Amino acid sequence: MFRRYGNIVKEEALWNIPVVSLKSREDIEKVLKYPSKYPMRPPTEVTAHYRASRPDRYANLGLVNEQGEEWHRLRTSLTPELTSGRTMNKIFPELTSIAVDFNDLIHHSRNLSTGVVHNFEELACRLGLESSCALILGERLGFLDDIIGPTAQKLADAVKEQFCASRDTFYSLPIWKFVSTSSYRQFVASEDTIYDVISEMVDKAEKLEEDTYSSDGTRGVFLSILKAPGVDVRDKKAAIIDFIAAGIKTTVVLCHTWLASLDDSNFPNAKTFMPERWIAEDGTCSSVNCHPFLVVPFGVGRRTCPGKRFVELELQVVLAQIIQRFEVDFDGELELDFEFLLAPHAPSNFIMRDRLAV
Ligand code: HEM
Repeated sequence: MFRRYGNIVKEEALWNIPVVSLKSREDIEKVLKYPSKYPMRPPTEVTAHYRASRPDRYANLGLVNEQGEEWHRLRTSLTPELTSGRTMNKIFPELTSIAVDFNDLIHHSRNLSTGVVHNFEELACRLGLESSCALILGERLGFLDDIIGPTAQKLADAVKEQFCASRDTFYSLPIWKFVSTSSYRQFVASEDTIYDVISEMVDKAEKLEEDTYSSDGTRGVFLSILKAPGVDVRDKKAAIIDFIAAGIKTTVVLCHTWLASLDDSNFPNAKTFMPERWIAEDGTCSSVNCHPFLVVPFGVGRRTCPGKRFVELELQVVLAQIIQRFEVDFDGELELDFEFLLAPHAPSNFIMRDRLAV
């Protein structure tokens, strides 16, 4: 498309909605730097459609899908504790123990003679759920146990199904807005399952005395959501659902940062695997050669991912422990697919050999 039409391409999508695609670094930077009080990120249509039909459960579309002043109100009332340094300090010991359990799970899941762990993303997804629930609910739900408990299994299946149903409805004609298709029914069933689990937890917590929870400090994010002043209980439940599901799973302007990052004019030898490009001469992490508006896995600006700080901490803790314990290799070629999100072509098989003590 860019080869044929140049660096800025305008298409008309369904219902004549204009979609502008950008590929040049300068254009992407201009869009991402544009100041906006209420940045707009188009909602996931299926979530917006279903939630609007259930005012008994949802007072609005929720933090991820709302726009304008309503988004701003939810963002300022429900995310400060989640993004604070104090929360990162409190969650650190729990994260360390989650990383130990994740490594044990890798150890048990691999083929004893070859060290191959088939379908590594399934384990990674369980890690994401365990850590997000520990952060948001202040509870370990057991996603990393050899035998997963019924509530955790229900939640894990529902989050996976919700992601697939959101992707399938996104890529199909939106007839599900008029007739209930199988993807739409699958979406509704998974959203309802997640809602029921979270709703029960919130209702139970609201009946308990405050200090029952506040002593150990790990429930800080959960309590801050429960106690958020002037926020409807429906908003609190929806925020918890979004935090848990968002951690695992957009006139529209698409910034093709992936394509721009594969362009030699932005990164020398862009298609070559060169982790050292991110390391400065003094051995520290370097941002000198990194264009800050091309490498944006968590977005930028006011609407940036509120889980960023937590995920960056989690990656350090978990990766450090994996590298201490295993020699990591990959079985085959790592291929990426654009499946709603950029994801490894599943199943990806990692080879995890015990690191020999020196
Ligand atoms: C590897 C992990 C993650 C990645 C790569 C990621 C990436 C992103 C991106 C790109 C956005 C859109 C930002 C924008 O529009 O500028 C976003 C939004 C969001 N993320 Fe994450 N995220 C991750 C994990 C998490 C976790 C663990 C949580 C919850 C604890 C979370 C909660 C959210 C929420 C609630 C939003 C919507 C924010 C808003 O619209 O105000 N994410 N994320």
